[in-house]
Amino acid sequence: MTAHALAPPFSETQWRRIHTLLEELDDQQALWLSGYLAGQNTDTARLGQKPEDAPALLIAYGTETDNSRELAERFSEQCREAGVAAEVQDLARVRPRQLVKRKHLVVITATHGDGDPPEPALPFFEGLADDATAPRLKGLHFAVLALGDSTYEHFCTAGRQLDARLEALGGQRLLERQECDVDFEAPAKAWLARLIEKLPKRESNTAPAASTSATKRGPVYDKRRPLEAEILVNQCLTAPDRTSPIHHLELALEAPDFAVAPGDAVGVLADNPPELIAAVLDATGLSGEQPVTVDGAPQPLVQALRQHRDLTIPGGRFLEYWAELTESAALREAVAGGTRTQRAVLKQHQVLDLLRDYPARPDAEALVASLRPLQPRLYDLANALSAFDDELHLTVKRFRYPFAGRWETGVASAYLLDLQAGDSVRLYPHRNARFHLPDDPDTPLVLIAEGTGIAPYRAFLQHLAAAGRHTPCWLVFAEQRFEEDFLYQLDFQEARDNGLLKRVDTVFQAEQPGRELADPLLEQVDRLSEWLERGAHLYFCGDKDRLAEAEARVRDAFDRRLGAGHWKQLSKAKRLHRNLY
Ligand SMILES: Cc1cc2nc3c(=O)[nH]c(=O)nc-3n(C[C@H](O)[C@H](O)[C@H](O)COP(=O)(O)O)c2cc1C
Repeated sequence: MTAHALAPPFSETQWRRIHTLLEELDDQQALWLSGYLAGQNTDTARLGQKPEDAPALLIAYGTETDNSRELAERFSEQCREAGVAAEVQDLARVRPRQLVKRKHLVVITATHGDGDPPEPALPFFEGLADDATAPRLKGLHFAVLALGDSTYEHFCTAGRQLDARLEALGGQRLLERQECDVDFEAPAKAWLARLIEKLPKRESNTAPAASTSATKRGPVYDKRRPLEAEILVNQCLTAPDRTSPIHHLELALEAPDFAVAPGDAVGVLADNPPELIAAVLDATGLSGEQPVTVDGAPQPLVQALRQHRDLTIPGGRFLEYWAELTESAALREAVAGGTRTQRAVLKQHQVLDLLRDYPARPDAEALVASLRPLQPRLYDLANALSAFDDELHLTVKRFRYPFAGRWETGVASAYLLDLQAGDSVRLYPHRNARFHLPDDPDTPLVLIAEGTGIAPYRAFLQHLAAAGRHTPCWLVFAEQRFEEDFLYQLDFQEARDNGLLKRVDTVFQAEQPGRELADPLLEQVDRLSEWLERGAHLYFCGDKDRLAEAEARVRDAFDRRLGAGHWKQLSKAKRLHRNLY
């Protein structure tokens, strides 16, 4: 296969590497790669496009779990049909200064963390917030669609902040901001339909330009069109009597167009547990056979409860519905009191608690309409398709959380852990663009993980070994006990034997009380500095709080040694990669 003769927008080294790779690929691999790039990267369609050709409307999205991206892409398609020239971009790739050239901007952004912007979009938000660098946006007409979840205290904060900031910088609002809860489809659709009327159409005698969103074709699999994959293996990796055991799952992959790279994840569409569905039917006196409709699709109530509705977190709409139906003074008071009092009730009650504490006989359709949609859950892939192209491997820990004085189990982890060989699971690929391997195969990697955070590193090492790379890697891993909890120990031993893993440092906290994940790195600051001087990239994966703490300790030690601001420089140079949950 040869590359065609467009003037390439790459450095000579990059272009040479691309050539080398293309020559290595067989037809199937080349086809896969072209589909992958087309499906994933909106910027690829604009290769060779000069800035002055940029269409008037920029539809920019900030996302972690793809809802905003999907809305942005569907909106771009609508714009094309309506004769509005539009381009879609991930905010992760937009620099605030680029907005100066734009006349029209539509931002669709989620809020994540604890009221934070989506992690990939953070540099954009920070750049815009900084008075020293933010551009004046006098000529810009903008509108913001904010996605969020009203059970979080900081509802839609990222969208709100962005909306206010664009105005403060001189932009003019095309339409009032729309805030959407987890059932965002209908309000988003209505708002976008109003917005499109306010956007400039092309002259009627000019030919409708093709949409510049390269994702027009759309990914082959997504949360609306998941792949059904069969479970081949479901094996406990830790002591089975641990409160939160960790399993290794292998799934059959019979879809060559399932586009995932090392560092990517899959979104799993889990079913609610049968006993919870039975308890909901029992408490409401409804029959699972009763017909209902979900997003226009008719189905029996039991299917809607199993696959489509969140039976754990009630949400404001359900609370309102239940207060009306039961005529309960306490619930009505909570609803009337606004978000704060509602949140106080939701902190103490899951759906089943409300059904039992305030019994009533609901209408099946109304019940389904009031419950929140069941959200997919992301799991990092633990294998590289370049090493095993017909399997997907997942590392799943039983998730338990305290709730109103008792312990609850996470729906998706319980579902996955209970699956048997021969069962099937619905899933779709999820790209973690900021958690991929660096382009240069010689770049050293420091891989820091706690628990299941080790999964993507297994994928990295498999990929590097399959590609015959000699990338120096250093693994730092924390778990409970050496004998039982050294996840994938044999794989990492193999990577040690084949020379990829230069160092392995472990912390087994049940056996080394007080020792933390960051300690091996702090004890080897010289070595770490040396790796960083050689251009190492650092990866952090696992529990958000523990990894954030580990990073803070390493950052402080590093800045103390080299001077304040060095860690920030690493981040700016995109040498810090975080995958926290
Ligand atoms: C880990 C996590 C944290 C979240 N934090 C917030 C939050 O603080 N405020 C909020 O309004 N929504 C929050 N959300 C909800 C998301 O904004 C919402 O699910 C949105 O539809 C996701 O859009 P995306 O798929 O484009 O990322 C959070 C979701 C997740 C998974």
